[in-house]
This record gives sequence, C-alpha cells and structure tokens, in this order.
Amino acid sequence: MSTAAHTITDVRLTPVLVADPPLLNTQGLHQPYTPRLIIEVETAGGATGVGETYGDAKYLDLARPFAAALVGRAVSDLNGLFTLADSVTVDATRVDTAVDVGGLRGVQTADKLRLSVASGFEVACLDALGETLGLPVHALLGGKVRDSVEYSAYLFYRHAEHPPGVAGERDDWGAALDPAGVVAQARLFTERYGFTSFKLKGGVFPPDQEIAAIRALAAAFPGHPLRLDPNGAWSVETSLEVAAELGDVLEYLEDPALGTPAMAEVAARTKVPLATNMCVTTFAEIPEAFAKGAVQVVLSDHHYWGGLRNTRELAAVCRTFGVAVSMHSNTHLGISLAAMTHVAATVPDLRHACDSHYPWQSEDVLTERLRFEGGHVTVSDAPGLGVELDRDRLAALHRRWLDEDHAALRERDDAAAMRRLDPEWTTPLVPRW
Ligand SMILES: O=C([O-])C(=O)C[C@H](O)[C@@H](O)C(=O)[O-]
Ligand SMILES: [Mg+2]
Repeated sequence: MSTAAHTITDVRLTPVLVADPPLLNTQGLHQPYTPRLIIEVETAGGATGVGETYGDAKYLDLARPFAAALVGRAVSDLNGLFTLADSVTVDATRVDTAVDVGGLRGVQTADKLRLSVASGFEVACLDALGETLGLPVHALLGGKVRDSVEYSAYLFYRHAEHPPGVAGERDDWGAALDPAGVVAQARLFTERYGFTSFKLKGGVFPPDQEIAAIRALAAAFPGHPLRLDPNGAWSVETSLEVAAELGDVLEYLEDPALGTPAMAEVAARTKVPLATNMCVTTFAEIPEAFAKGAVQVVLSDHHYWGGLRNTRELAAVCRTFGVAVSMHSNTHLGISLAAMTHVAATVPDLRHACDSHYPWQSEDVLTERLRFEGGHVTVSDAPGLGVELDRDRLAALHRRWLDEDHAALRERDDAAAMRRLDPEWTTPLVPRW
C-alpha cells in the first residue's frame, strides 16, 4: 500500500439525535433525544473509517475546522491529531467552571473540549487504517490480551415514559423509582444481557433511599460487584456515612463527593475504594489526585481522554501508581462501544467490568448492533472496528437533528428536561446532601 493511499481525501460530519429514555441523575432527567456526532474519514485508497463523539454545538464548532484541516494528511498520523487539536481555537464562552452536564465529568476546559473532538477523529482514523492494512483496531494498539470485554449493568432511576407532552420513543423497561424497581431493572439487565456487575446512578434521592436500593440489590444478587455513583452530590460526611453503611457490599463508591480535595478526605477515612470519572479526567489532574490518594479506580472514557491510545497511556500511568483503571460511559452508539471494546481488550490489568449506556440506546447507526453475551462483548478480529455504517439509519437520525421541532434538543440539558416534570427545577447546588 503506497503512502499516497493513506491520504485523507474527505471527512464527513453528521450530527444526529438519538433516542434516550427518561433516565434520572442528580442534575435532572435525560432528554428524549440526545446529540451525538458521527465522523467519517475517507482515504485515497478507498477506505472509510468511522468515529463517534459528543454532538453538542461546542463540539461541532471545533469538529468543523478540525475536519477541514484533516484533508490531505496521512490517516496514520495519529500523533498529529493532537497538534491539530491545539491549533483549533476554542471560543471562551464554551468554557466555564460549572460541572459539564454532558457527562457530569468535572469542569469544562478548552483542553477537554479539544480532546473530546480529537478522540472521535482518532477512532475514525484507526478504523480506516485498520481497513487499509487488513488489521483490527486492537492489533493497531498492540494486540488484544483478551477475547471479550466485560461490561456492567448501568442501572438508573427512571420514569416509564418521558414527561406528559414531551414527544419521545417508548420502551418496555418500566419505571424504577424505589428499591423494588431498581432490583426489577437489574433482573431485566441480567435476563437480556447476562450482566453480573451492577452500577446504580445515584444522587437522585436522599442517600438513605439509595442505600436501601443497594441493600436490595445485595440481597437479590449476593456476592455480585455493586457500585453507587451520585456524581459528587454528597458532602464528605454524607459520603463517609454511606461508605460505612454499604462498605460490606460495595465494589467501589464512585464520585461520592465533588473534586479531588473532598474525594481525598473521604478516601482517607474509609476503606471502601473510590472511583472517579469526575476529578481525574485529564493527565493534568493525575498528580494531585494520586499524591493525595483521592482515588483507587480511574474510570477512563476515550472520548474525553483523547482517544484509544491516550486511554492506554492512562492505564500505564495508573498501573505505575497502583491505581486501577476501568471505563466510564455516557449515552453512546455502537461505534463507540466497538472502540471501547477494542481498547479495553488491550489493557492488561482490567479488573472491573466497564460501564456502558448502550443497552439504553434502542437506536443505532450500524447495520448490526453489538451484542452483550454473558455481560461480555466479543472483541472483533475483522479489519478496523469491525462495524458497518447503516446509511439509511444515519440519514434518518440526522433528519431528526435537522428538524426545527427538535432544535432545542441539539444541546444536552438535563435540567431543562427535568423542568418538563417540575417547572421549579434548577440544577442542584453541591453538596446536595
Ligand atoms: O458515571 C458517570 O458519572 C456518568 O455516566 C455520567 C452520565 O452523564 C450519567 O450520569 C448520565 O448520563 O446521566
Ligand atoms: Mg460516574
């Protein structure tokens, strides 16, 4: 294959709106449709690679100049993606110190925005490169060390349907607003996908109710790994109380309190391991967090760590410091699940089941959905990611994005969605409890 064949000749960006159920978190409710961006990279050799990332305007604004600058470059120039990202100007109004709702992942910075965009392009380039070379993405990352990747059931408090008057898709999961509902949801997850680890998205109800839900799960699934993640909604004292109540059944407690200093205080006074996808979300945040012993598990997310190769670098840093690594997830489609599975397959010491929202997504842009069997996704050995874009589905979800009736949903806003149920709702101040 000549190097000319590796030249990127076209990059297509397709924003889509994807159906999302009425899931609750500490900031509010999921909208009926959530934005994602699908990236396609075409090479002179005829390969097409696909990637996926966040689709809100702040990401699209960066992705457009990034896409234009990519044409003419080598699809194999993955390091160059970061130089390119640094050269893309970030509008200062896109950066703030509030917790970013599109991921509840700590404060928004220009670097995080750039990396979240670069990651989508990196995955698309790896997919195209894999297709060109006839190699799976995991091989481009050094090769898989396992044949399947384990995921956890990502349990959410939720309503059966979106609020009255809000148009959206329906599903058959039913409501889960108390311990019995949470256990029923967990049973459905095991029946449908075979998951054996459970994570409950907390910070929705007062801690005693969420403690009761975890206790109910522990009784229903004795000995199974359980996690609770209130997205930083608790004070240090509340976090410690919950840790004391649930210490015997928790695999880890995820972001009980907001920010490294608070997490470090909790960690110093409990034996329950703490995980995070909020206080360690960039390499720059690692030194303080690890020096203070604030976290025992870093939940990587290739979207915001800057891609699959950065995820492996993160895993190496974590290994060096004796900190475990696993994987966080937001609402995502099959392209991202494939990418997560390829990189997770190459991380030697993955000891916790990874998170994935994918079971909540009834829609996809692939010709064939990825499947969980026994809670695992099989690692594809086909060239690239091993997925195929369904152009009709992509076009339909893009038409939904273009539809002016859905214009307000092009930005993820969980508080706005919650106001359709409770007009007085505002994003709660933290600590909430
Ligand atoms: O582990 C986490 O913190 C998340 O998955 C954050 C997500 O944004 C989740 O809370 C959600 O989608 O509501
Ligand atoms: Mg989390």
